Amino acid sequence: MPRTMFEKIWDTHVVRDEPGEIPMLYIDRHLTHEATSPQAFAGLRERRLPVHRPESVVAVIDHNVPTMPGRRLVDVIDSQSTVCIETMEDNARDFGIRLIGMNDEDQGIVHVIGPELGLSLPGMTVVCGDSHTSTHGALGIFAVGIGTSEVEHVLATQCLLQQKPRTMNIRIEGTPAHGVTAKDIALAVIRRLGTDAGTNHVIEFSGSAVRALSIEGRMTLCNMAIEAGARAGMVSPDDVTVEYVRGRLHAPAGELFERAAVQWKQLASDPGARFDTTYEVDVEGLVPQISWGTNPGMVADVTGTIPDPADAADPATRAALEQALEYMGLEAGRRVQDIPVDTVFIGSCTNSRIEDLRVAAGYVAGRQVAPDVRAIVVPGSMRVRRQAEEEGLAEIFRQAGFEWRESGCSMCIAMNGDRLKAGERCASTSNRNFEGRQGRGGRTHLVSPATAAATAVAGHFADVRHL
Ligand SMILES: CC(C)[C@H](C(=O)O)[C@@H](O)C(=O)O
Ligand code: SF4
Repeated sequence: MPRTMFEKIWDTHVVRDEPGEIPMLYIDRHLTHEATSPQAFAGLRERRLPVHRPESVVAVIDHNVPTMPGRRLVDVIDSQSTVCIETMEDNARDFGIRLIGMNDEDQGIVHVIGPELGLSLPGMTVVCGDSHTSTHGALGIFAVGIGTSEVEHVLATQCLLQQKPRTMNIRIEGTPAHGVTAKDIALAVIRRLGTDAGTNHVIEFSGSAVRALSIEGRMTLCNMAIEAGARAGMVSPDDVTVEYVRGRLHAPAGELFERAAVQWKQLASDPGARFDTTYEVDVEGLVPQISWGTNPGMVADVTGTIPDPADAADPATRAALEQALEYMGLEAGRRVQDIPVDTVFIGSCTNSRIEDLRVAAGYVAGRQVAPDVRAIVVPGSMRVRRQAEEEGLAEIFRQAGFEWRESGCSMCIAMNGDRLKAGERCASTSNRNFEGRQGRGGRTHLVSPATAAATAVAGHFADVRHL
């Protein structure tokens, strides 16, 4: 019987599936970071349990790190963050786990460095105590975010209790307009299907528009699957996947790689495989997308206007739209391109890979950030940072007036002191725009790196196609 990619990976990892019980899944790779692991390790200590397979676990420090160049532990913003960082260091040492620390040359956001270092490989099950673990699914991985008690369970047993998710195929067809990227596609999909469309599902993104994306673009899409409510996002492996993985630090090499590559491609969903739910999204001619509200489904065309709550289908939606407009300090009918911004943030596990920085730098080159706009670039990893420096991208950003930072989650979540002030408006390449996400009272607009760059230069939302 034809199977989906998800079913193939599930079938090779399920270790126990008895009627009336929650299935138990073997976990190949466990990534962990300082924000969600302290209680898990404390639990192991309390029960005097070792980590079952330490070599499968990699710890990284990303959420609380300062991003100022030359950062040191004394630069960490608050004592709570310092405790998180030091606790991660202690736990890694005490439990025999590899740590990629704050000043490690491979440091970066966990979802950027997993694929980048070949720690996450096609066909694996990957977990991390972090919702955007879905990002790794772009390589054909069942990658799922877990809670802290599950982190403890996986550390102790290498297994995860997981209700089998339903499968969803989102077929994306068509060719978007020039300058329109995976981020715009992701926003368009959530705008169209809603923020809970994926509930209890693992989404496979397929179709010609997905095939045309680089792995970086596919990661952006899978990253945002969580914002569509899904448990995970995936893309079937193909030649693009194989070439992305080839030569990565922890990927297999030589003959072993060639043999693995054959198997990875066989993971692709079989023709005729049945999904529980199927959607088709047409992105032919799609224009750049911008979130205007307080969830990632409240999205408008860059060429459009802010929607009018009066047009809402029901009173509840109307109230939600009104509240979002109020928080965002916007009025219905206002032209998107007339809205000025205070801050531009290029970073986060959604859009801080080398391809993102190349695209953004392409729009910035030879131009200047508008007066009164604070613009920062926070590369997703120190490897991305070094590569961007070698390619001259860092210099382009600096000359244009961007701050060029070290790697971390930074203003995506504002846990490290990089944050908006109340009332500030930000064009951000991150994935979440709920109230206060980038700092209390801050106003977040989710955009692509291209739109962020064009907006930094214009000082208001700008259409990359007319820069
Ligand atoms: C801190 C962590 C629990 C959180 C997540 O799970 O996603 C963070 O990474 C986020 O993006 O909100
Ligand atoms: S960059 Fe943002 S979304 Fe990604 S893991 Fe960090 S805080 Fe979460």
